[in-house]
Amino acid sequence: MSTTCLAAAKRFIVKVGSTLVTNNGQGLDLNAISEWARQVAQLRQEGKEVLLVSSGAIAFGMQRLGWRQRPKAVHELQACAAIGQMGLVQVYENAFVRHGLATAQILLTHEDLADRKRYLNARATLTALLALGVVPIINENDTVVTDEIKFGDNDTLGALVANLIDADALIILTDQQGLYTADPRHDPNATLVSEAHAGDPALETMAGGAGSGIGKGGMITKILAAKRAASSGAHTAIASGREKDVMLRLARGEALGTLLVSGTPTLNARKQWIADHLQVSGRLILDAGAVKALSAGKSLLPVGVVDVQGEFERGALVICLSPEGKEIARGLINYSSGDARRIARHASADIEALLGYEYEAEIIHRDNLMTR
Ligand SMILES: Nc1ncnc2c1ncn2[C@@H]1O[C@H](COP(=O)(O)OP(=O)(O)O)[C@@H](O)[C@H]1O
Ligand SMILES: N[C@@H](CCC(=O)OP(=O)(O)O)C(=O)O
Repeated sequence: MSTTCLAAAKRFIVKVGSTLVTNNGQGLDLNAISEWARQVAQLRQEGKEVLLVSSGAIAFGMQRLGWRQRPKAVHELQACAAIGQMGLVQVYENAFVRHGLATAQILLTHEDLADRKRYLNARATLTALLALGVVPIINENDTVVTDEIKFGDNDTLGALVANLIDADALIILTDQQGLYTADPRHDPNATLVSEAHAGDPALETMAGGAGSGIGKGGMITKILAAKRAASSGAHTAIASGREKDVMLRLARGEALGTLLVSGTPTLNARKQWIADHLQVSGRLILDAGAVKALSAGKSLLPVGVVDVQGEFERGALVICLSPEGKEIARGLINYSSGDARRIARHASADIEALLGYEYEAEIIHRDNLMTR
């Protein structure tokens, strides 16, 4: 299994931890960053898409300020991150420009990805950047968050981005060869786990708590990130960022480090997110023909909607019910409740005449529909 599942991947999230980026806190590791840029450029030439999630802002900020110890006060950590982020993105931009690639800075919080509009905006921006051939360099927006900065959680951010843009693989590069049966810093008998199922609870007991001291997440956040990435069908590899050609070799399907295979069937990330995050705002009662169309994986057209219940805006989550009142699906509706009432039972060709405008022919597009 291991040799094929990453070889088939087209869209990769590569997360690099602080320990690596700053060469154990000694300052930004320019050689390592230029090596990764070379590999990303090569992957792009092979037709693969790569987004980088890079830590290192705090560690680099500390260095710029001449601080030897990671500060405890959150506002000092935030100041450090803001200072360090400048140098971090500068180095990435310089490294990628040598390969004729542009980079884009994306700063996100976990909350951004839990908010419907911001989620869709982040998704649209990242998708547009990929289409433009740009390499997004993503980090947490440390200025406005406090929880993540305390826990150092770019592993989770990597997984959330994998969910966000339906990535096929999450590659977590760190200072170890992969996941060991116990923390190799403390247990000399620990052995490398080469492959496991993401989400296997046994993995969580292998991960020691704190990380290297420079990074904060340690192995547990990587294991939990793999579980989260797997929920949208992405496989995760945890490997050493110092290994020669690590990204290229993983992308060719070489068994390197630890592969955590996603067992869940690929579930469109947006659908996953719809199921997890949104409050239901209204109900649509469908006719039998529409129920059949939805069961066959088609979009919902206004002609199949016989009644619209509740008050909601365009983009709201609504439940679709059969004539007998059974939930068939839920999804993000393209029209507000008022507009939906006006176009219900009508052919899509009439939408513009009825409303004076048309967003889409479908009242709910199949990409935004989750059938039960
Ligand atoms: N079972 C394990 N296998 C490998 N590393 C582990 C394990 N448990 C804890 N660790 C620790 O996790 C560290 C990597 O996490 P961290 O320092 O946060 O790195 P990064 O900055 O790359 O996120 C390793 O250096 C190691 O000490
Ligand atoms: N946003 C933070 C990342 C936090 C962190 O330490 O993450 P990691 O090294 O991946 O465990 C930074 O850039 O310093």
